[in-house]
Amino acid sequence: MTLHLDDLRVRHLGECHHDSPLAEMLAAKRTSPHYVAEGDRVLLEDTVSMLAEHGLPPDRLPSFEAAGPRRKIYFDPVRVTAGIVTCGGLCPGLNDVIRGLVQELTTQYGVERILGFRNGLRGLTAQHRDDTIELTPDRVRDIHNAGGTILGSSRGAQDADEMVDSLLLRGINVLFVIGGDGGMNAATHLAAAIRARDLDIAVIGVPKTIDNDLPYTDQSFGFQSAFAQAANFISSVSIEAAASPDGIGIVKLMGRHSGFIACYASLARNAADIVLIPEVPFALEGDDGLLARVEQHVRAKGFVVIVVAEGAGQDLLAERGLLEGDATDASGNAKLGDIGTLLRETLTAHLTAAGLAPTVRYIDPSYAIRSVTANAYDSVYCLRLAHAAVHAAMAGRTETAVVRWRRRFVHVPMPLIISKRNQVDPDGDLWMSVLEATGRLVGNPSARHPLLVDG
Ligand SMILES: Nc1ncnc2c1ncn2[C@@H]1O[C@H](COP(=O)(O)OP(=O)(O)O)[C@@H](O)[C@H]1O
Ligand SMILES: O=P(O)(O)OC[C@H]1O[C@](O)(COP(=O)(O)O)[C@@H](O)[C@@H]1O
Ligand SMILES: [Mg+2]
Repeated sequence: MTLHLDDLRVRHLGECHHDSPLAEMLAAKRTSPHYVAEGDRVLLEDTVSMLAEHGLPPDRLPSFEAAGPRRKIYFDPVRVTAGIVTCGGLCPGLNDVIRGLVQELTTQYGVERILGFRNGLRGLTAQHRDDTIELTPDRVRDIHNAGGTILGSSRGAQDADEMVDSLLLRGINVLFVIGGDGGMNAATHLAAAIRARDLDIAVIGVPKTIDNDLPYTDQSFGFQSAFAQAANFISSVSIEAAASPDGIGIVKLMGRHSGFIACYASLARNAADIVLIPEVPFALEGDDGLLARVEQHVRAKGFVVIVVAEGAGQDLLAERGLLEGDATDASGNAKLGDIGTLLRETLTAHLTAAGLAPTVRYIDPSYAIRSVTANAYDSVYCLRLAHAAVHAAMAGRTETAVVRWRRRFVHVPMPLIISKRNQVDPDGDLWMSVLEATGRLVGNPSARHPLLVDG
């Protein structure tokens, strides 16, 4: 899909008439290599060939509005009541974002009332809307020292109009939704319901996902902390596998439809022999199949380390009747079959039948990779996203997500951020790095699984 400048424009609640408390500091600011001034824009694409293809003057090229403080703002800060909600699966840095929002709203803008809705969007239903947490700088001072979210989170559907009623009843003017694709979808519906009732409430999204499956953001916050933790399990399993005769080490990592965690964690340790992700199908049987390749590896090297994303090989589970049909969770996300156990069982059987005596070490760290605290890099990232989110809200942007795009902080219209899924491109340079690292680059690129082609 080719995007045009108009597709990238964000919605405003109206004209900005109030002086920002930051106006004086901003007065002399101009665009530089390190700052994008208010009114300037950040290009969607970044190669000469992609830009040339448009044949447009620079100011007509597809570009995002720069995030950051404005000299004039829409809301009078003393009249603002802000709401914060965290939704979906946990992600390192959620508490950092909450803390950053509260600190920025209070110290820079003087907002006096901030409410945290509990347990995700469930907290915005009629039944739970009164059970909020008053968020103050004191309350959030130390929350970044713990993983998870002090507000709680949940999956499951809510009615958009009922949530709008909650915002009205609690006097919320700006709502910050920290969520993944589901949360951004819900926030988009919520913003549409607000618009349909012509209400003056801003909805700002802060995209969250350890899977890194949201588009138009370089990498989502918490992703780095999660894959760093995942990498530790790869080290453990490779030590175990290397110390066992005919050792097989398998680590299954989260990643429902996108294999970014598996790729990055594997590259971080450079110890994996085989990486399996949802985006690249593979066969078990046959000369190029996984079983044969693992056997070759074990015979040649003595052990093998396999990193598998939980969403990989779902077709193989379906063929074997090991999937629950079209099962979904409360939010409508696909319920996955257990590829790790299938690998463990089929590899054990195959290698035993081939006369080897495999020792299989299988680790499924599951929630252990996403419940950790944010590392220092992610903490900085979360804080800066929080700053951008507060500036966007105070300037009356709505139905807008704040993201980092090509290292700049920008505003992305929410409908765009839910328009597609970010996945590892089998033709992209990340997957090429994985193939290089696992020594599988040479071969027939059209093979069903390039990892399993002779290299
Ligand atoms: N398509 C959708 N429309 C409206 N709400 C949605 C949609 N998808 C998910 N939601 C809601 O958003 C919340 C978070 O979604 P979920 O998929 O669980 O997590 P995440 O935000 O991490 O992707 C849930 O309460 C869910 O019901
Ligand atoms: O928390 P649950 O419902 O067990 O879900 C686990 C899923 O959550 C994730 O960690 C992230 O999913 P979301 O970004 O949709 O929250 C996936 O990697 C994993 O499949
Ligand atoms: Mg999701």
